[in-house]
Amino acid sequence: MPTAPDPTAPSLQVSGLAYAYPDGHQALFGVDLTIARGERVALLGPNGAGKTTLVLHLNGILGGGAGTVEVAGLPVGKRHLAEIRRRVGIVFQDPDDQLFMPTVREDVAFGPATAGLRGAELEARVTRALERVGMAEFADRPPHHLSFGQRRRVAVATVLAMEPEILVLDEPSSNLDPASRRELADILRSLDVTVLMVTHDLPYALELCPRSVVLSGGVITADGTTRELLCDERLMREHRLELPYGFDPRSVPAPVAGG
Ligand SMILES: Nc1ncnc2c1ncn2[C@@H]1O[C@H](COP(=O)(O)OP(=O)(O)OP(=O)(O)O)[C@@H](O)[C@H]1O
Repeated sequence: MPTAPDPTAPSLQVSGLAYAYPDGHQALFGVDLTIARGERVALLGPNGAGKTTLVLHLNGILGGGAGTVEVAGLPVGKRHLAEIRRRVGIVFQDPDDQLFMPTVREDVAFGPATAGLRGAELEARVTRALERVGMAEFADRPPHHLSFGQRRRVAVATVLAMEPEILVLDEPSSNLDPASRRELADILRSLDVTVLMVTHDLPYALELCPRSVVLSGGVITADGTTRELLCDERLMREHRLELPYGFDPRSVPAPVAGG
């Protein structure tokens, strides 16, 4: 039986998370991070900062270090792994890592069907997820016949079909042309779900996420409004964060939660 999420608990609560890989390399040194329900947060930081290591702890792919991770009140660990994987929807950078069925519809149905959904309920779930990403008309197409941007949207739909507590996106804007990039931003803004987005695309973080967190050397070194952080020249320099030439973060309207 799935455990009901605790509506009073934050979507994500990471406390004192430390982790060393089996070869002894310490990647995280006591990370604390709380994300409230409905927030959109960007996770920023230079290469090798520990962002992927942190994300892989959110649904229990990695574990065994110190500290705790809770998703809507449920501790991430072996005991609740199936429920945790339903609650934490990770959209990987390469959509081909998550699309493997003959049609888009079957790919989106795979997760909920594995969780036991059947018949009209399953169909409705798939249709709703595809509509939310504007891909309903592609339901019967093979995923490998779609463009990269379309495949990324389907990958988002496969995760939304699980009705996750938190949507985690790894570099969602990578390899998208400007129109697809904007369309995906519109889709993400329209979703009524907590979002954690790992990105090196700082303008995209500013456009989408009211809040950003900087992870550097396995610790969180800054946590504030995205605009505030991107305007902090010293912080940016110290953590190898660079805005595109000529980009002024003050020129973009600050994003607001839920819009
Ligand atoms: N399987 C592994 N075994 C040992 N060390 C690893 C392993 N995977 C990652 N690391 C190391 O852990 C540190 C954090 O890596 P991680 O991939 O989490 O960084 P990241 O912030 O996601 O980087 P990027 O922006 O380049 O994707 C790095 O020093 C990396 O070399």
